[in-house]
Amino acid sequence: MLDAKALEAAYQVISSAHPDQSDMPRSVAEDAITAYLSALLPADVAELVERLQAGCQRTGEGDNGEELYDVEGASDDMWEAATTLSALSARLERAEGVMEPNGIECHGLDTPERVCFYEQDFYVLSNFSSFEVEWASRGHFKTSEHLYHWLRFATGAANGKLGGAQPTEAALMVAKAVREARSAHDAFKIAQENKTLQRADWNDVKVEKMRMIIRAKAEQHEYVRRKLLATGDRELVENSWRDDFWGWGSNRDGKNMLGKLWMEVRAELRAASGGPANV
Ligand SMILES: Nc1nc(O)c(N)c(N[C@@H]2O[C@H](COP(=O)(O)O)[C@@H](O)[C@H]2O)n1
Repeated sequence: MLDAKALEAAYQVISSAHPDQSDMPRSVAEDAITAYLSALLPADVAELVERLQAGCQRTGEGDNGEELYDVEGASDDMWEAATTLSALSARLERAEGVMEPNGIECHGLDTPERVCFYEQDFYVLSNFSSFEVEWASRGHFKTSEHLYHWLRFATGAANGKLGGAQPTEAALMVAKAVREARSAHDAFKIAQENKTLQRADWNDVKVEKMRMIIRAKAEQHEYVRRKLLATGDRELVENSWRDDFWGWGSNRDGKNMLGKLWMEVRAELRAASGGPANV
């Protein structure tokens, strides 16, 4: 059986080779990939690697960073397996981020010469996506990211004074700058630069605040609700290689708190519409 990383790599290779299949549900694609690779490979991946190490000498690296083997004497199935495996591992490295010799970090399909951009299908689940959120009597915020960071400075006990329920003047000024920030990225940056002024209990309350924010975002936007429900029972992951609290981080073993909260909200929406509520 393929592990999650190999499966992810296989998924990327095959979906880029077959863009016409991009609407295929992930679980169906994964089953197809597993079946495809089991048919192609003579053994499971671990055994294959062993055979490659024993039977083929690695002779260097191709133009695109793929591993090259001296496969003289290797059987056809081994040759095919080696090619597939090296394509998969090259793709996997790129998904995780490759530091090129010239210092350019490349992710996914990016190369030092090309940057690929376009919103991914479920971009609505990112706090940086452009969906306004209304917050009770406090009015509209440009994105959920603006609101999240605004709450950090505009409410509760601030500046290390746990007893004081009111934010300081300085914290309120940061909150104003966050709110007026012209992009989610700017709001995020202002918050990072002023962390010392955030409410003292922020780490204790931030997950609950985020839960309420994304719930409001889903309630207020039919498109967000539709996309969220369209994920079915699939696991939701904030694919951030730099944040292992809200996302799954660089080793893909982080807390993925944002993904977990979205799965909770999805279950709530399903339960409200009378469907099964599995998280
Ligand atoms: N899309 C996106 N781009 C980034 O650069 C990000 N850091 C994130 N992550 C979001 O950042 C917020 C985390 O803030 P704190 O670490 O709590 O200060 C949170 O909204 C993440 O989802 N996303």
